[in-house]
Amino acid sequence: MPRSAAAIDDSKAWVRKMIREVLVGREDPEGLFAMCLSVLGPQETRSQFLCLIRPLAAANAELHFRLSSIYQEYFSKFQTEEDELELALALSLMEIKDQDVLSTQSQESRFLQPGDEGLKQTPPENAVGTCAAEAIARGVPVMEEGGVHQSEKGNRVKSRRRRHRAARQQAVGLPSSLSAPPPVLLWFRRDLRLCDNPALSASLECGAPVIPVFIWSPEEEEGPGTTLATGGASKYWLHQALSCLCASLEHIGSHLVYIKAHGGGAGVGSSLHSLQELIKDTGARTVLANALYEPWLKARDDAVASALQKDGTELRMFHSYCLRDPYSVSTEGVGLRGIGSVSHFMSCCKQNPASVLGMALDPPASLPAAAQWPQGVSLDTLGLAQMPRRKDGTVINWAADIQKCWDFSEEGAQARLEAFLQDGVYRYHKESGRADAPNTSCLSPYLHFGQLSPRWVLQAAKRTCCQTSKFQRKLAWRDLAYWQLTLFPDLPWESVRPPYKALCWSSRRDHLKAWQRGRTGYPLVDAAMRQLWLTGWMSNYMRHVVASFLIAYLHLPWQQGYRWFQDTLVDADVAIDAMMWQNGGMCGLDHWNFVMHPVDAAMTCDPCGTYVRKWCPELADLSDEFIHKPWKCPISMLRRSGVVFGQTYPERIITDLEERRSQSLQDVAHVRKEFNQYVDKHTGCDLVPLPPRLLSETMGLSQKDDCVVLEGKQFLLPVITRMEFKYQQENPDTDAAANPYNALLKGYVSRKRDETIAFLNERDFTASVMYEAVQRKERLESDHRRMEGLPEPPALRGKVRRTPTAKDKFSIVPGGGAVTSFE
Ligand SMILES: Cc1cc2nc3c(=O)[nH]c(=O)nc-3n(C[C@H](O)[C@H](O)[C@H](O)COP(=O)(O)OP(=O)(O)OC[C@H]3O[C@@H](n4cnc5c(N)ncnc54)[C@H](O)[C@@H]3O)c2cc1C
Repeated sequence: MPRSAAAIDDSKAWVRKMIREVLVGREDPEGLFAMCLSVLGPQETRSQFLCLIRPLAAANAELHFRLSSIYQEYFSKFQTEEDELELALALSLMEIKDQDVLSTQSQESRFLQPGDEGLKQTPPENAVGTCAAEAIARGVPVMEEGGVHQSEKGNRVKSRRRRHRAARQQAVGLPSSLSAPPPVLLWFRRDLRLCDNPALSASLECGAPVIPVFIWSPEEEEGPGTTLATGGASKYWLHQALSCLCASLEHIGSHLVYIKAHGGGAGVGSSLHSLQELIKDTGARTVLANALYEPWLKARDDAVASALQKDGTELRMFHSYCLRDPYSVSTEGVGLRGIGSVSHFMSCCKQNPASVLGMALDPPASLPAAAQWPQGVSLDTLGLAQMPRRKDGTVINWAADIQKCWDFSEEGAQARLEAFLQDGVYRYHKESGRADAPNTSCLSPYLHFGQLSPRWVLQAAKRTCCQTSKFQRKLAWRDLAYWQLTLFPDLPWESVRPPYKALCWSSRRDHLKAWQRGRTGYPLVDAAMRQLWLTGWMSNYMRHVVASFLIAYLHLPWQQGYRWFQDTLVDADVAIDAMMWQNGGMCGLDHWNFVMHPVDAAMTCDPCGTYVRKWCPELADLSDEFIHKPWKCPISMLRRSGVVFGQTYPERIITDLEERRSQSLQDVAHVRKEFNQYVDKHTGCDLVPLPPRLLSETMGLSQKDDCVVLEGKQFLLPVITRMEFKYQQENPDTDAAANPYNALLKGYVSRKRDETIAFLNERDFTASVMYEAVQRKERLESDHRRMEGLPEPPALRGKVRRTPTAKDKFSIVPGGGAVTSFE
């Protein structure tokens, strides 16, 4: 019975849907053709199939070719002479249409067509301008107006004719000399985005189908020491980000293949093995990826590149994870003085510029899909977001709040950036330390997983009309961390300054647990640790507060803090986390010249207690005066606020803050004395063994750079050292409070100033408010300078000084004197 026009339309719509399934790899071309036959019937298929697949000629020529071949092969079996004529007619009609498509396409695109060796490809509309810019940057001949060289256009038409001739030959049983180009593998790692992705853009220029893959190999991520590279929260983020990336790829006609690495020997999954299998399955000859800079991942990638090269496959790496490739940073012309500070790093980058940053790349509008997709596993099989189960079988969804707080997609990242640049950035310069207001960008997890490129963020920040230099400097901090990791590959587990390995750390597990769970009895610390646990994030200022508390007051080793952060932060980043914890733990290249007080720090970041009330709701009814120090609150008031220590809110786990700070200082003085070969006799600065990567540079510089110290055969590098430590070593019995270089940051209100304000309040309200405002501004500026590593303004006479005058012997900076040689 003849079918109605509506039924035929429905069937055609269904076939189009199936074509999309083939494009994303969920159906294969043979399956599609078989389904067409059964849905449309042989006659309808014969007359309609070529029309239905015609749009593919432009979008995915290889798949189009494949489907045409299947069609020809099938109907050639039933050919009469008349049929053959009809087929020839259908093919030549198709050729004419294809040439039309080609001529339009040549106006739009200068990409290779799959199947046309050496020619340009499918038209990702947005990528056109970008690729032209890239071509200019790389010295590729620029295309004529209209996008295609005439000779190329001619070649393309010829090539297309060749292909159709081959198809006809195939249809009448003659051998075909034409083979489709092998696909390229696009190896996604921490670059889970479509925007400004150099490897992705380069894959489009290969003129072949692209197979995006993600290989999960946790052992390789981990490296040689205890890095905890992918803790629970970041694995959860990764799971969500991969799912979002896969959806974005499907939107542009592609798909993400998940592979769980295996076959590396001794039960260790290896990316190389997985790639080799993928290459065998797909016939790919090129693998493209964006570089990672952890030394062990770079070594892995180098090994993969040479092994693949032996098999005739090229691994091409692109730079985009940092603004500056850390392996290209040189200290030449700057020297080593001040190494570890962001200012020194920026001087090195300025003095030795690398390749031009270039403009950010637009996302592609489409990605040529493979005709056949390799076998992957489901995202769940990677086991990134597995939740533990209780004995009764119910799931413990510890990530429920993380899920509520974040949008894990690339669009979410872009939206967050936009929102920050329209609002928070205006307060960032002065008020980024506030914990109670969204004044920072919250972009760290997106930058970590490469859902935003730093170049994209930097260029967006530069376009805003307000002052963004402080924010831009943060991106330099990020690069600095990666540079330090390349210099000291054991940064995540080994103290950089040798004497500090011998510090006498506490082993109180109950203290560690209380800190981790946000149950120390110090509301500011507890609020931050609970925010971390629930949302996977806390602000930079709060990270300093909790790190100071762990190290200077609980005397717990910095590695414990690093590991907890790695497990709980959604932005856990081996390089940044290790650099910051080493600095906080007093043993990094640039140890902090400040210690945060667990109560007074609140005056800057949470003056009204809003932050503490949010994360410690059991304290919400306390007045502003006591919210940060409930132990000072009168019992009657505590009762009214429903606070019972040890029941509703924990007792303080330590109470002798001053004593503990003094003890910490004395410990440092002790190890510096014991290992005095690592203390420069002239400057009093700590000495650090020169990392091998800097040694060769220094050998070249040694004639001019008086910074390096030679001890026996070991080269030692003087590094920035807290003046408080230098003084303490010469005066070992001094209390922390009596040390003239006391590094404690008290927030903006000290006890003395409380009294002054109270006194002035009685006399003159206006004066007190003005006084308070001026003092607050001074304090904030000074705090900022310290945290940013900027020099302090000259100190006033008669006050406690942390920055000495030129006459002060502790003012001698690393490398300030002559070369010292220890025999
Ligand atoms: C003890 C400690 C541990 C830390 N661990 C991490 C970590 O594992 N991962 C991480 O991304 N950051 C870490 N930081 C740095 C910083 O706290 C976070 O990058 C920042 O809080 C993220 O919030 P944001 O995106 O709003 O930052 P913004 O202030 O808006 O800064 C923008 C971006 O600059 C980078 N950045 C900011 N501060 C630093 C810094 N000090 N060092 C290097 N890069 C920086 C981040 O990529 C950040 O997203 C740590 C800081 C401390 C004190």
